[in-house]
Amino acid sequence: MRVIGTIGLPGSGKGEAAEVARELGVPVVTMGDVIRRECRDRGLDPATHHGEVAQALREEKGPAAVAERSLPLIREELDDADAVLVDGIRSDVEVDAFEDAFGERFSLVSVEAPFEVREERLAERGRDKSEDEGGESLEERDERELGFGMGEAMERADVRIDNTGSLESFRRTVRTVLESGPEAITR
Ligand SMILES: Nc1ncnc2c1ncn2[C@@H]1O[C@H](COP(=O)(O)OP(=O)(O)OP(=O)(O)O)[C@@H](O)[C@H]1O
Repeated sequence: MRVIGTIGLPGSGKGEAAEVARELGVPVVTMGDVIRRECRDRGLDPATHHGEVAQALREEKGPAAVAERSLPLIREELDDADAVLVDGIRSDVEVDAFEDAFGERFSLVSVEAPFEVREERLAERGRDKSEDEGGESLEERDERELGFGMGEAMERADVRIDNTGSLESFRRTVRTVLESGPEAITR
């Protein structure tokens, strides 16, 4: 049994990694699912209250609140699956929560690509899906994420995947990590 967490700045490729997991039948638990569940528990619509509830949760229950609430969802998946991918880790406090819960069975994979590459891919994704990035620039998003402690968390990764090459080679590397464990690729 293993729990693989992904971490990375916006546009680095976490969504693609989650997609590869789903294709392999590896369940994906996203921090977004936790927040959506919390919105419903509070009788609020996730579509309009997502950001506010995420912030309220952290303020009320501490910085690891979202990670802690994802634990039962992960354990539920582990009843039927050998591996689970956790998408959306944001801080070193959250990494602590997963390490406390799963010990050696948890590993952290950092997905990395330079700013310009991420900027170009996000612009492309926006065009494809007519998606609005909320009016926030990539610099601002990076700063916000790093403000949560993402830089410190990324430094603790067991493995780094450099996503500057082709999408196919990135997907291949992710498949290897999911099928054989992060130790299967060199650091
Ligand atoms: N190696 C690659 N080559 C080309 N396109 C890529 C590559 N990796 C990812 N992409 C594309 O770049 C865009 C951003 O990737 P993705 O959505 O996986 O990032 P993310 O880390 O989930 O970002 P966010 O945190 O903003 O959701 C997507 O459209 C994805 O298909």
